[in-house]
Amino acid sequence: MPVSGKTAVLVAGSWGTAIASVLADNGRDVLLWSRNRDQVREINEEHCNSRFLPEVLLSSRIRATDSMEEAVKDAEAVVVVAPSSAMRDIAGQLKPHLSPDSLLIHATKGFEAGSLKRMSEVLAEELTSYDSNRLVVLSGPSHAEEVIRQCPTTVVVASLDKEAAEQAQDLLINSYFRVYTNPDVIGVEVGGALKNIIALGAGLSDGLDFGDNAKAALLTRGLAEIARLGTAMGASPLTFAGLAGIGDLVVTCTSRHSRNWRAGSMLAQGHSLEEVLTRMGMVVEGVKTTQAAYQLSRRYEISMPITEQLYHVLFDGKNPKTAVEHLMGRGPRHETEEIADDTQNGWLR
Ligand SMILES: NC(=O)c1ccc[n+]([C@@H]2O[C@H](COP(=O)([O-])OP(=O)(O)OC[C@H]3O[C@@H](n4cnc5c(N)ncnc54)[C@H](O)[C@@H]3O)[C@@H](O)[C@H]2O)c1
Ligand SMILES: O=P(O)(O)OC[C@H](O)CO
Repeated sequence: MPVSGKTAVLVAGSWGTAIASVLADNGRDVLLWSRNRDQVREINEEHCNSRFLPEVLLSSRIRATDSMEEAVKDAEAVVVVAPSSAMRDIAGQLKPHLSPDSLLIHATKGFEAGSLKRMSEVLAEELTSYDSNRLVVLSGPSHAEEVIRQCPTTVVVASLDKEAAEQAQDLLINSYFRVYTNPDVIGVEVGGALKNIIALGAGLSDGLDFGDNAKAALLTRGLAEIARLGTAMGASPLTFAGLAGIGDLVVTCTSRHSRNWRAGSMLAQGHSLEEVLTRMGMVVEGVKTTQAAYQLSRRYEISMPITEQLYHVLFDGKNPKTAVEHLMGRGPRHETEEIADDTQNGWLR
């Protein structure tokens, strides 16, 4: 059954506001939840969200509230667009108000620090009376700054439940926002989270003027790392050839809108990590994700050399040039040796 009634979006950051705009353009009345009263007032009275998407006039179909109950009560669809660090807290606030019949979508790209859980795992743990099989993940190459201008964008919605994925597709799809479905929740979440690590590396590489060859190498070998860890965690390798894999990797490593790329290029200019994060003033998921992926690579015994070097640059003060020397000086390898298996033909077998 298509979703026809009220929709709620939590929270009113860049991506949440852009998703609310897509829903409003699709004729839905949207309640956008924010903990910030000034932001709520600005959205309701001036129809803008000046901190995250300046100079954009929002649809009058979008109304904001700082009451979780008001936002979520009787909503047929709830879209959670929180930073990964806030997901558990927000899920806890959502729990008493969420109807088991609502369609629940999350669009967050990251892991929970410490537990290393995927966002759908965190939601499933907190929302115990919600059928976690019906959870939908939204991901893919999509910068808020372009979606809000109605630039042609393609994304993917993943759910174990085909009907839930199709409901989400129907809810969000329009002439500038094309939505594909995919059953691979793990792959879509892992691809969306891990590309941010490589984007930080791409920003560093560009900031140090390492050139286009280096960036192409980072993207390609980065994708190999993403696919290796993702498949070890249970994802389908095909997902990484899609929108949540290579698609998102390309946009985040090349777009001027990418916060992760910008953070990497600021690090290359010599700013400290703390300084970079303060100056950005928006969530840079790649930093915590580098730590999580480094720990996951050890848990699953997966080789992730780019992630490992970036971890040392971010958290141990390693010089990025030395990190590149270590990457380039690794022993000779066959390009696909880590994914070689019995199905492969030829001399590698
Ligand atoms: N910006 C994009 O273009 C984009 C696109 C796709 C996916 N995403 C993903 O969406 C997620 C959110 O990113 P964003 O770009 O919207 O971030 P943002 O920095 O623009 O906004 C984050 C918002 O979350 C709020 N917040 C933080 N902690 C909170 C808490 N504990 N309770 C309530 N509110 C809290 C902040 O006040 C802020 O309004 C990230 O995982 C990001 O990777 C972003
Ligand atoms: O701006 P970034 O680097 O957080 O990336 C945002 C989106 O994930 C791009 O799809």
